[in-house]
Amino acid sequence: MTRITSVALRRVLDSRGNPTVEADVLTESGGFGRAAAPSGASTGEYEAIELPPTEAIAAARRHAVPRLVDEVHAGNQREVDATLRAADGSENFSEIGANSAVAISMAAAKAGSDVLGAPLYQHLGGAFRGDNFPTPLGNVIGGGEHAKEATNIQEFLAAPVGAPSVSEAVFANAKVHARASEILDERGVPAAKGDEGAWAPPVSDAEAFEIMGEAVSDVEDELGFEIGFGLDIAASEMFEDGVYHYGDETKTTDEQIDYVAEMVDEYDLVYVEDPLDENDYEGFAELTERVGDRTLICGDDLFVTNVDRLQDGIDVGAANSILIKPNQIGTLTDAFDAVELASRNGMDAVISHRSGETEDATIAHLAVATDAPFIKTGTVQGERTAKLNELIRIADDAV
Ligand SMILES: O=C(O)[C@@H](CO)OP(=O)(O)O
Ligand SMILES: [Mg+2]
Repeated sequence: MTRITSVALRRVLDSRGNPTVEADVLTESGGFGRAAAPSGASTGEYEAIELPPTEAIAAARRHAVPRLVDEVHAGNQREVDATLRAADGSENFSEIGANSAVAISMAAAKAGSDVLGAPLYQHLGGAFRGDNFPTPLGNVIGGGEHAKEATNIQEFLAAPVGAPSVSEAVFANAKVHARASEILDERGVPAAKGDEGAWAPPVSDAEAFEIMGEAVSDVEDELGFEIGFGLDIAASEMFEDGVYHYGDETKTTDEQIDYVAEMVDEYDLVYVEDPLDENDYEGFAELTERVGDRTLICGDDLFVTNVDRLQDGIDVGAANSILIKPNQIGTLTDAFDAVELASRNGMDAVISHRSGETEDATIAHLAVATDAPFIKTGTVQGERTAKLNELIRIADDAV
């Protein structure tokens, strides 16, 4: 029933206006799945390779499509993804591109779920998936690689941990985003938006902490449930010549660890992603030892959704959570393997979008399927609301 009968690939636009790969998968009983690859700006050094879309499409048509069509079942995700790996033949999808691979992998999952008549989160999560819903981490203020002339820290993320439902959490983040805009106005600070729709004001990180703290506590008072906040420091992007660069100032590794630990305590941060460089397992371990009992220390560029890098981290106690981005590794199977390894070792897996996105909402299903505590997928803008609105629909459907 789910035997693949065709795989079509094309270039479509992403949210930055760049081309990306979209895949359509059809099965013999008429099942259909469509998915598109996202794309990062602050990419980790160890991510799978994203090829220029035209090249990725040509290579996938040559090597992967003939092995999939009439041979593989879309309902068998491991078979689909093993075929993509075999067709590519490299460690990091440098032959067909992780962009082609992830688009086909996700489109096949959707085609499989279409035939089986189960929603995607149910198809991927199975009958024994948990019944929790992820708290959306909403990007409210940011800079780094996502906006020029803004904060050094890449993302200040609202985290409505006390929200009674997904839908209330989603709307709470939108309110924090709106409140932050009012506070910026009151302070006379003009603010454009960065790639993910967060405000990108020309303020210091210290001022951004203040604004975020105020916005979060105002909305918390209004709505009556707990809203915390967190960060994606994306520290690899700041790390050069052995120190962290904050504009003209620098911090040594020890100073960076002290700074992050202080901020965790001062602002009760619930989540800190990539506080140190992607090669600094030791620094991650030291920070996790210091504050890991009260916040999530999450590895994004550190782990790149890769089980080998995650195992290295587990061995030394670096981080207590991992960010999962399917396109960092190339297939849904690889992403699920990383989630499983994390959870066997008592770590949380947080599902994430990329700064370059499309209307594809697969990650909303992935977060529910894997029982993730958080999903990071922005706050406003169509390519972000596509995931948030899908989450609301899933919550409606699942009750
Ligand atoms: O660093 C990150 O976590 C992501 C998403 O917010 O950014 P990018 O996709 O640019 O790597
Ligand atoms: Mg990150």
